Amino acid sequence: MENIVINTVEMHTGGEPLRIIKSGYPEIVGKTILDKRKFVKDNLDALRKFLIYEPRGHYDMYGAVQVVPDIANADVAFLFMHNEGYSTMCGHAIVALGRYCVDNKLVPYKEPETEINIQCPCGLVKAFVNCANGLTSSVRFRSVPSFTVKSDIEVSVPAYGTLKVDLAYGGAFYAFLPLNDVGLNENSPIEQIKSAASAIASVVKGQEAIVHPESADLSYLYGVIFTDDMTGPYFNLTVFADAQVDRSPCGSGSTARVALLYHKKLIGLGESVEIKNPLTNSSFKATAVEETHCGEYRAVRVEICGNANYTGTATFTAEAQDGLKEGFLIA
Ligand SMILES: O=C([O-])C1=[NH+]CCC1
Repeated sequence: MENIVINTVEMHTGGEPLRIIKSGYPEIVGKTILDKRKFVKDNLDALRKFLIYEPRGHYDMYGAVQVVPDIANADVAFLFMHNEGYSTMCGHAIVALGRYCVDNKLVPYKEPETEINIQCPCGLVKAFVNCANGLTSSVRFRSVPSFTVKSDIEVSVPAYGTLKVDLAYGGAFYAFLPLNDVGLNENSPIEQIKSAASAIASVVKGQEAIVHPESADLSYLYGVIFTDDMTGPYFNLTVFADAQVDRSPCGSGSTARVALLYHKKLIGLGESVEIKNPLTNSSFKATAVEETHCGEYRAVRVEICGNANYTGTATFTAEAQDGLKEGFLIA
């Protein structure tokens, strides 16, 4: 660890951080991006902790590292990391990476929009970066086919009673339910919101088979999204990984939310909704674009549009005598 020098570019999307590794990471090998995701998990996880954990990061830090794409029509590829491991999709990261890739000339700059095909563990995501006068601004992306697995699933959660959740996929699987169904609201202490999410996630994981038609590596519940009363104004309060709280409306969660709204006929093709995060008031515009399929699921292609900003750059190192050089987390 002590010979590590990692340079990063720091951004945020709607308040959710993204630590983009610009240089200093060892080579990440693997035939496919899911193999690469397994490689970093098995061989380089100390570096995830070094960057995500304190004192360099914090409990809710999020990161991305570039890898070589393994599909022909991808311009770039990224792995995503958080306080528990490596995710399959991250929409807030795509919004930030869209600007990062254009600004760092990973793709040719083109006005009024630069298109970037970004390979993620869940598949290919097509991003469009708003470009004018040599500058980048908002980013919209079209995610992988998204679908509702099941709605109105009855779960019995200790301390919260019998609840109903909806299960949907937007590059990652989420369980959705109104925040006030657990007797909380957006002003409740965040620890109470996190505790409720963890209790619900534990029951859903034990009760429901989470299976993606394409890969076992995608088949797991990534988080719980607390919502408005489902009729709008729409908000997502996402608790994911190890009780990490998304400060943005959650791009993959908003994608899954639109799949759910489409399934419930609360939104039609071509229609958009604004989805906010009630803690930061940041928002994404989410649009149901076209119907598609994923395995046996009727799916929808969703477009998310948002804004990311740079917050700085960093060079992270460790000294041999530092007893905490590998990082730590205080929850
Ligand atoms: O935007 C996104 O999809 C996410 N942000 C953090 C967890 C997933």
